[in-house]
Amino acid sequence: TIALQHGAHRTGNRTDADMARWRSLRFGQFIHWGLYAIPGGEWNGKTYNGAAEWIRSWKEMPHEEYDKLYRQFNPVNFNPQQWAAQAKSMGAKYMIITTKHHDGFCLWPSKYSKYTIAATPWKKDLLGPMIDAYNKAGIDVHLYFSIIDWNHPDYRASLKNAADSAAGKRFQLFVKNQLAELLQRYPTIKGFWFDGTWDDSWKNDGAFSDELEQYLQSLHPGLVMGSRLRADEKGARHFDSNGRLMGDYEQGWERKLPATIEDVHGNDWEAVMTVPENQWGYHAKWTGHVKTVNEILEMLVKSVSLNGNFVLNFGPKADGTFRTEEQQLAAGIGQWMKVNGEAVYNGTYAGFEKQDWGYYIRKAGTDSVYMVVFNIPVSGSLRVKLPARTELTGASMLLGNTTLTPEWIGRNEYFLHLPGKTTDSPVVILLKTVTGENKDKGNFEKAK
Ligand SMILES: COc1ccc([C@H]2[C@H](O)[C@H](O)[C@H](C)N2C)cc1
Repeated sequence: TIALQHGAHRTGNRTDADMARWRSLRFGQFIHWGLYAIPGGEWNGKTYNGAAEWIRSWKEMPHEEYDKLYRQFNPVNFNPQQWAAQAKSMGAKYMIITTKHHDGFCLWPSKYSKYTIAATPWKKDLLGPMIDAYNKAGIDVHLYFSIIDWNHPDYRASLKNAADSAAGKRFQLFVKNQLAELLQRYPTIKGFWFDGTWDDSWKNDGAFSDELEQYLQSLHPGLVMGSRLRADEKGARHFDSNGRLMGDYEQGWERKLPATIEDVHGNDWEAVMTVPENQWGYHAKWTGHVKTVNEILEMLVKSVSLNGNFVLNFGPKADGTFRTEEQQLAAGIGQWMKVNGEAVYNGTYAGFEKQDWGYYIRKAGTDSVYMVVFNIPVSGSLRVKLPARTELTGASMLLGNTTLTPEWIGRNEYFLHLPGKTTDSPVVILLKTVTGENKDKGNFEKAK
C-alpha cells in the first residue's frame, strides 16, 4: 500500500450510534431549492435541456441576468410544516436540503456572504423553519453544501499562479466559516452532503479536505459525511490511492444503483435519484421518462436489499409549492410504505441468493427476512431458495396479514403459493426461518 497522510483513516464501516441511526433510516428525501427554480429551465422563451439547477452555466443565460434573480425570490407559498407532513406521509426518515448549490446563493442569512436569502424580498431564513418542521415530524435533516461557488470572487477551479493560490486560501477559509456557521445555527442536523468537489483546486488539496472533515467532526461529533468531500494527497476521490473508502459512506451512486452486493464492497452507501431523467432543481417542462411509484419502490427496495440508503429528489417551485407529479409520487409511495415500511426500515442484505421475483431484505440482526415481490410468476408460485441448513417455518403476506403455507420441494427449497388475486403493487412476505444448529428434525432428515 501507498503511505498516505490524507487517505482513509478507518477501514470498515463506522459502528457508532449516529451511523447506525443513519443506516436504519434507509429512505430519504432530497430537496433542491434555490434561485434556479425561478427560470425553471427556461430563459427568454428558450428551454435549457440540461439540469435546471445548472442553467447559470448555459451560454444563452447571461451570468449577470441570473445573478439578479435573487431580487425576485419570494416563496410566498412556502409552508415548511406542509413540506414535512408530505415527507412524513411518504415514509422518508431523513431529508437533505440544498443550503447552497453551485450558484452560491445561500438559503440562510450567512454572515459570510451578501448573496443570501436576506437580500431577497423574502428576507427571512428558510433553513431554520424547515429543519424545525422536519425534526418535529421525526425526520432527520442533512445539509447539502456545494464547495463550488460560482458567485464567490475567490472561487478558482484551478490554481495557476500566486494570485490564484491567495484567492484559494481565502476561499477555503470562507468554506470553513460557512460550514461552522451552519453547525452553530442548526445544531440538530445530522450530516453534510457535499457536492462540487471535482475541480483541481479542491482535488489537489487533500490535506485541506481531510483537516476540514476532522474540524467539522470536532465541532459536531457523530456528524455523517459521505465520500464526496475528500480527496487524498494524490487527488484520488471517494476511494483513496489504496482503494479504501474515504468518508462515512460511498456517495457516488447518483442516478444509478449497484447491481449486486459485490458492487458495494461491504461499505455503507447511499443512492440519490431524480424523478425525471436528470432534473434536480425545478424544471417547468419535464421531458423523457418520469419514474412511476413502482419504479421508485423497486429502487428503494433494491438499495435496501444491498445494504444501502435511497434518497428521492424533489424540486420545489420558486413559490415554495411542489409540482403535481411529485405530490402524487409522495402519496403513492407513502400508501405502500404505510403497509410495508417495516421491510425497509432497519433493512439489510439478507445473505440469500437473489431470486427472479424480487428482493430479500433482512431486518438488521434478526431472523426476520422479507421477500419483496415485484415479478409474480405466471404460476403464482414463488420459489424460495434458502442457504444450506436453513429451514422455512412460516410465511405471511403483510397485506391483509395472510398466512402462506410453504410447500417444501427438496433440500432447502420451498414454493410459496400466492392467493389468486392480482395486485399492482409489490407484495411483501415475512419469512420465518430457522438455521441448522437449532432446528428440529424437519425436512433435512427426509432429504438425506
Ligand atoms: C457534472 O455532472 C454533474 C455535476 C453536478 C451534479 C449535481 C447536481 O446539480 C445535483 O445537485 C446532484 C446531486 N449533484 C451531483 C450532477 C451532475
